[in-house]
Amino acid sequence: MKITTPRVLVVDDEADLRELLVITLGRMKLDATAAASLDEGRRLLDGGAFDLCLTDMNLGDGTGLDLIRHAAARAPQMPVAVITAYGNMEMATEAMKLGAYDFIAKPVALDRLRQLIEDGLGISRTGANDTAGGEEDSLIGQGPAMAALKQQIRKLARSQAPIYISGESGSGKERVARLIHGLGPRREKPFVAVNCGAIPSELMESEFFGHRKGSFTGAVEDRKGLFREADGGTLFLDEVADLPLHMQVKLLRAIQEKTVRPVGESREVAVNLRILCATHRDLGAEMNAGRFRQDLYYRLNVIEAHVPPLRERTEDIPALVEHVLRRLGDAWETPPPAVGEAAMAALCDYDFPGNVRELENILERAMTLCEDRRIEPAHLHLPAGDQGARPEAGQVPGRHPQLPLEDYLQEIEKQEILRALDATHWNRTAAARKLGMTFRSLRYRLKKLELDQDDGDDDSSE
Ligand SMILES: Nc1ncnc2c1ncn2[C@@H]1O[C@H](COP(=O)(O)OP(=O)(O)OP(=O)(O)O)[C@@H](O)[C@H]1O
Repeated sequence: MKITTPRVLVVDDEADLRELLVITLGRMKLDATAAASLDEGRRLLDGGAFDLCLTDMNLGDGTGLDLIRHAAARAPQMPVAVITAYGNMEMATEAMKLGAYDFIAKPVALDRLRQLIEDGLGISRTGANDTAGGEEDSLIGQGPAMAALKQQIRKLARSQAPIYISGESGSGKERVARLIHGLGPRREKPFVAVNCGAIPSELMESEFFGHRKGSFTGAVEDRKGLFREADGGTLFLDEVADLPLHMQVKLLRAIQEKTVRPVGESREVAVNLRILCATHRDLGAEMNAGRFRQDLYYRLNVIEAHVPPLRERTEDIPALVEHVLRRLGDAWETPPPAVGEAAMAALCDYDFPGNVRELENILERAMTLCEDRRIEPAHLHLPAGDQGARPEAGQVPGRHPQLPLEDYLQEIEKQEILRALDATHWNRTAAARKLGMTFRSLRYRLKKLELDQDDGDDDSSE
């Protein structure tokens, strides 16, 4: 088999830097071609197929941004990285918005440069088999909103830029993050998701950056921490707005320096990962209110991908219903039930404040309640009367005549508890407060309803 040497185009009007880049590429056994101006860079791009392009931002007769635009039109599959003046985040951000996969700041550190080149060639290689094995099917929805989102995801997957995924609770933000990872060059490496709201503040540093055995009471063995677990891959920071301010500073530092220092350790450890983040809150508003650091906001929010709420893409509901029922059928080892026309119409009319997660809950319950493997409107327990309206607090859906009162009451209890847990991101203390009950009482009910997730040592004697 003939292995061709990857071709890299270097565009820089500074002779010294150009030479450094060419030498580095040569040492990496790559075939480097250099251009000293935007015009020459454009001409070379038009004339030959390159696997990668590194361009300076200042090119004398234009900017690196002009070259990225040109490359996007002529060689859309070719990854481009930019070299920026130190501290010029604005330019770097602009370049990534236009499609550059990453940037490096001057003075150019050789380790970082090599990493940048390797990442770019990785993108080039994975780009060659663009159909990426059915991964995209994991995001159900063919309507215009989802089609546009999927197209954006395909582009974003190639880049290394941090992405802020916005959208309501349960709309599919984590699924989108997984797809961005799964379609990108890091897909063979770990995808690590963390719910920032679920980690106690005092444990956060060690959870993120790891610790050394004995560095604090309770540190009985070394711990790698999430950053190092995700090394080479993607770290997904869910509910990033819940990070306390002191942790935001440390996170910013880790992202900027691409290093972490485990608790109790004196040396820094290099990490190479892509950061994706999400929150159901308005991150801009959190920043304006002083709860989210501005510098971290701009660092994470280079590009935004918005997941629309389910009520704005009702055309996707039938496909989602089919997908969820098939999945439940597989899990329960029974054929999935059919959905009657009226039930489907009721679902398409409902506004789903809890989005796809709520649809899953509704269908799971309906599948338990339905008879002869057919789901009818009564099994859905949607708010009676105005199907399009959001259920008012305290409004109870009617009991299906065949459902025993005990089961009905238990179902209401379960839904109310799940709603409170969803709203508080499974913070049980906050959920108990919301429900007007003690923590112990909530714990007891969770156990009774088999909703407890991790309470091995639970004391249910209430
Ligand atoms: N387009 C979709 N296709 C298939 N399943 C989906 C889709 N969107 C969401 N889901 C499913 O809905 C549930 C909620 O999705 P996910 O956890 O990604 O939402 P989220 O926006 O991250 O929620 P939260 O804000 O609460 O963290 C998951 O079980 C997920 O698999």
